[in-house]
Amino acid sequence: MATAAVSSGGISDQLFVSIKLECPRLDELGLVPHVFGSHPVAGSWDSSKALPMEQEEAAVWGLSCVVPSHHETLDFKFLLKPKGNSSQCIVEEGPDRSLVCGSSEVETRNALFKFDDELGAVECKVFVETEILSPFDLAASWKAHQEHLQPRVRGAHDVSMNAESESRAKNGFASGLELDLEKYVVPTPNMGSGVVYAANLTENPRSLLTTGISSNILHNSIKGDASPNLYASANKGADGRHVPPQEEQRAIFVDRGVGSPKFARPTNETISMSNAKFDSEAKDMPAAEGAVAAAAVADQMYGPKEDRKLAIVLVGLPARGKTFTAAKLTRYLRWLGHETKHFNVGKYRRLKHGINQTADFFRGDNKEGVEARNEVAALAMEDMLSWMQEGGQVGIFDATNSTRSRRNMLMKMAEGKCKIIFLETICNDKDVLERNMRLKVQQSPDYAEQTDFEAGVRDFKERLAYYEKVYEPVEEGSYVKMIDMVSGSGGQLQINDISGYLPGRIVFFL
Ligand SMILES: Nc1ncnc2c1ncn2[C@@H]1O[C@H](COP(=O)(O)OP(=O)(O)O)[C@@H](O)[C@H]1O
Ligand SMILES: O=P(O)(O)OC[C@H]1O[C@@](CO)(OP(=O)(O)O)[C@@H](O)[C@@H]1O
Repeated sequence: MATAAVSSGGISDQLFVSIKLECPRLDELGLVPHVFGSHPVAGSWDSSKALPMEQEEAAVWGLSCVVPSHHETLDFKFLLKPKGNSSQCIVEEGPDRSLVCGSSEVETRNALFKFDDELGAVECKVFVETEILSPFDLAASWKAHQEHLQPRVRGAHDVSMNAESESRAKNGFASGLELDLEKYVVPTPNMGSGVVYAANLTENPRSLLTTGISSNILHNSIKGDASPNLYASANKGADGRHVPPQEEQRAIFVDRGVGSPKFARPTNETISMSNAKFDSEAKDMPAAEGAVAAAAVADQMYGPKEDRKLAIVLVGLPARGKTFTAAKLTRYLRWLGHETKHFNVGKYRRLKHGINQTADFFRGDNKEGVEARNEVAALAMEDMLSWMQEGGQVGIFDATNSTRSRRNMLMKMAEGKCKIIFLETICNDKDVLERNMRLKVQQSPDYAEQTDFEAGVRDFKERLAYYEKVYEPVEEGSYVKMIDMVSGSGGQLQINDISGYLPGRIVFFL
């Protein structure tokens, strides 16, 4: 168990806390671990506001957070919720865990969850890493990671800036907190290694999945539930410690390795709303909340409320880098602080229709195939819109969406619910395409059971040819076209009817 004094010095240091839970059974049981606790960011002991941990590996779940050095004692507990059902949960047994101010000591005893049926109990290993960081550690960490060095702050490594802006920021940070978001580099998703297929990391189709565990092992944990171990009382502190009101404290939550910050938004207006800079006069702002602090500014979306929900709808033939781009954009937007999710229609299709569809399934004149594909696309869109209604901000909708009629369907579904921007990826470079196609056959679950690699490539090329026959480039609505961006010949971006703060950032990023 690590212990360190949290000293502030001139610039307020922060405590980076990375919590991991390891248990192979959670995934089997369809359970997602969450953290909830006394801090408002952790839901003020309201289990419905618990923070979901992110699945990092099959059996490992993580959540990272950055708390200012002057944070008060933070008590917390783990709880389990079934996937897609946030109203039920099982809270871990035993006393609260505490993150005490002035110390980075955190309880690492195993987390024990008891069910009241034949499943008995589930025990998870708990790992906690803490590290005191300066405002720049977060930023420098990713840079080190990117250069294949050990990141200084493990788990906070997807924030980076180039050397020029780093030194600029170092000089100006203490007084001005001026970080140039344009200089941040977001890592590319882990693809190409053959280990991770980005589509597999996208949202699980909630409309197609059952929880996988019997409902009687789960409990309703809404306030007032009689079950003693399910709900830690609202104004808690088994030890009587004070639970701070919502406004009292700030913390920055960072989603595991991706570093996506979730902000407990400051209530005072220390952040300039009109540009991506912090008010250098702000006395109230903790001296620095890490490099991610600048992202708080980026979290401001202008315009009418309905415009605050944004759907980025990918368009493009297979093997044009849609999933890759979607994954990268997801990371970027999360890092900026926007609740972002990536919905991959291929994942829905595979779940509903299996992984062994041949090229024939994708023929434009295969009525059943087209209907089946439209059906799963509609399901994914519904899931995305429901998630937005629950508070999600930016949904990235990843499919070929290669015909106008499909896109019309999506636009209709989105009417009055969110704004749509089409993001079309076009690639005409034969060499790039050949490489991409082979990579797809290597990585896509669609070919996982195909033992003859070349036969897989032939099937994929056939699929592609069917798509080409019916493909209609985007000419409607708001769109961004990325043309030959990886061909080495420069590439270009075409933009139509894009306005607003966040769309602007997205275009910049692309
Ligand atoms: N803008 C792009 N144009 C062409 N290929 C790209 C682009 N971006 C990434 N790629 C490459 O395309 C490969 C296939 O990408 P993927 O995202 O699975 O395609 P899609 O989702 O369009 O079927 C990736 O391995 C990546 O290296
Ligand atoms: O229904 P459309 O829009 O074709 O898009 C979804 C399809 O895109 C595909 C096209 O090959 O992409 P993915 O690479 O994401 O798996 C299929 O898996 C998926 O069924």
